[in-house]
Amino acid sequence: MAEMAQTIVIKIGGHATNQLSPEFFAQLHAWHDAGKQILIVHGGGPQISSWSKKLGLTVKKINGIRVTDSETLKVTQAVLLGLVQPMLCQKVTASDLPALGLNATGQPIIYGDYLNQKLFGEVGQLTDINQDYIAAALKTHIGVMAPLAVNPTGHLLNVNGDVAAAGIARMLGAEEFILLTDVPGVMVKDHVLSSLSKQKATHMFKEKLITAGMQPKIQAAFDALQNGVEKVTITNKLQSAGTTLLKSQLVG
Ligand SMILES: Nc1ncnc2c1ncn2[C@@H]1O[C@H](COP(=O)(O)OP(=O)(O)O)[C@@H](O)[C@H]1O
Ligand SMILES: CC(=O)N[C@@H](CCC(=O)OP(=O)(O)O)C(=O)O
Repeated sequence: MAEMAQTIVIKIGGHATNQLSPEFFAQLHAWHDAGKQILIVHGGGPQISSWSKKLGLTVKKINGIRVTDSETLKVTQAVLLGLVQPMLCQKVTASDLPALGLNATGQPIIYGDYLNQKLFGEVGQLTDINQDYIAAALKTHIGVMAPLAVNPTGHLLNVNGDVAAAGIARMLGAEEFILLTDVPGVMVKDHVLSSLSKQKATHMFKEKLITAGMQPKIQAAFDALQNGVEKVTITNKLQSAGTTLLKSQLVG
């Protein structure tokens, strides 16, 4: 793993991309001014679902992962690279920061392989990233990346944004990984958990207290922690503590 010091990876979910506050951009500026490298990995799940429905396609997810047939893959590509990514790049640029859209259509950036083609169709799991390309981009820009991977035969695969971002955070040796979503953290009823141990998460999974899109998020968080990332935050605002998951709290 080529360590890139001082890198912050922020995954922004599809709902959150539409709700970015002035405080969000102020925090990006503060990190940028402090010399941190910033990579945004964006989702767009609600937008993909909405466009799929408009086009008469069936929307199906299993454990928070979209079942992606070849038509849904086209919609995913069009929505992520045609709508969500340009909109985010424009917002970052409008806040006076240098944004660079990173996607799998030119130089491969994320490499993947089928997760389980029979079950999920055109869905990938991350196998590698183009370290040199990303490192060069982050030296000068805030990277804005879509979770689309390329497989060894050059075929595009849809990767869950949380899973992709966690793998990228791990491979970049990021110091911090933030999952910006539409809820203030991991919740039990109306209460936000300030921290979450592996044991507690296992219990919550068993009791079905973690469902839908929160499942890949928590799995992604632990994947990152188990592989070198020190701190993961799940929140809906960068200025709120949300739920913090620490490497030191992996056990217990
Ligand atoms: N225990 C939980 N705490 C918070 N959210 C949960 C929990 N279990 C399931 N969820 C659901 O997970 C959703 C967040 O995942 P998702 O919709 O995929 O967001 P994103 O687009 O940001 O990835 C929440 O809106 C909520 O409906
Ligand atoms: C395979 C898979 O599930 N891919 C996701 C990619 C986008 C995403 O993760 O968007 P959110 O972060 O908004 O959920 C999807 O198609 O919805």
